[in-house]
Amino acid sequence: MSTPNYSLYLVTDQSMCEARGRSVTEVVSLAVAGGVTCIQIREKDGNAREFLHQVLDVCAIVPDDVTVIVNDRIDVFLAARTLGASVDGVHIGQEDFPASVVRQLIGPAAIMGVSASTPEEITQAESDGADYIGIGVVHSTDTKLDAPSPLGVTGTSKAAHFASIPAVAIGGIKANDMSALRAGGLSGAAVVSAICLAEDPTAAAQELLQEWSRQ
Ligand SMILES: Cc1ncc(COP(=O)(O)OP(=O)(O)O)c(N)n1
Ligand SMILES: Cc1nc(C(=O)O)sc1CCOP(=O)(O)O
Ligand SMILES: [Mg+2]
Repeated sequence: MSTPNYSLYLVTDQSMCEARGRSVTEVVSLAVAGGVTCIQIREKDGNAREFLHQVLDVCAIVPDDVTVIVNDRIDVFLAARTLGASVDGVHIGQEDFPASVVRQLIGPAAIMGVSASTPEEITQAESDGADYIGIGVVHSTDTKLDAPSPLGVTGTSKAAHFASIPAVAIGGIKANDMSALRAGGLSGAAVVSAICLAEDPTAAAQELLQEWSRQ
């Protein structure tokens, strides 16, 4: 596993991909061509076996220098690893299994991302062994029904400064937020609809990355 780069972090959504007539794997492939550096497979509806196959399919087409993370499902991560997939870690939130338990289940080398937006959550995530935190939402979003209140770019950057591990922003992020998030101390920006719903996921990823790199 190469050192993770969270700069442009795609979180997948099968129904959005299908709304554009594509599979998750097709969108991942197009987004990787546009420069996505990290991919989280997030599937709230399918069964465990479908989710496992989605993870295996994505791992099979993603280059080694792109990090692959499984949302929520520790069992799916462990099953994919057992089958030899090059899956790198998991992302869990405040209502998922406790991070300290997840760290023991996945071992010391796997990546563990934890959603944490308050100083208390960030301190706890770090002491539980998180490798990075996800902070959100930056802007309101229709993608996550139970999303918390928006922090804005300024609030997100403030929260990121509490962290001594990399912080990834999420929620309603578009290309015009990227440069301010980077300047605000974020290590990356995670997007769902900006790529999964894009007419051209490669061009969308390229634009997001270009804005991230803008001085
Ligand atoms: C990078 C990143 N940050 C935050 C989240 C949200 O995780 P969680 O709070 O567990 O919510 P669900 O995604 O499980 O609905 C994330 N997935 N990725
Ligand atoms: C999966 C997820 N988690 C969030 C959080 O704040 O924890 S917001 C979110 C969805 C982000 O989707 P979009 O880029 O389409 O707004
Ligand atoms: Mg979760």
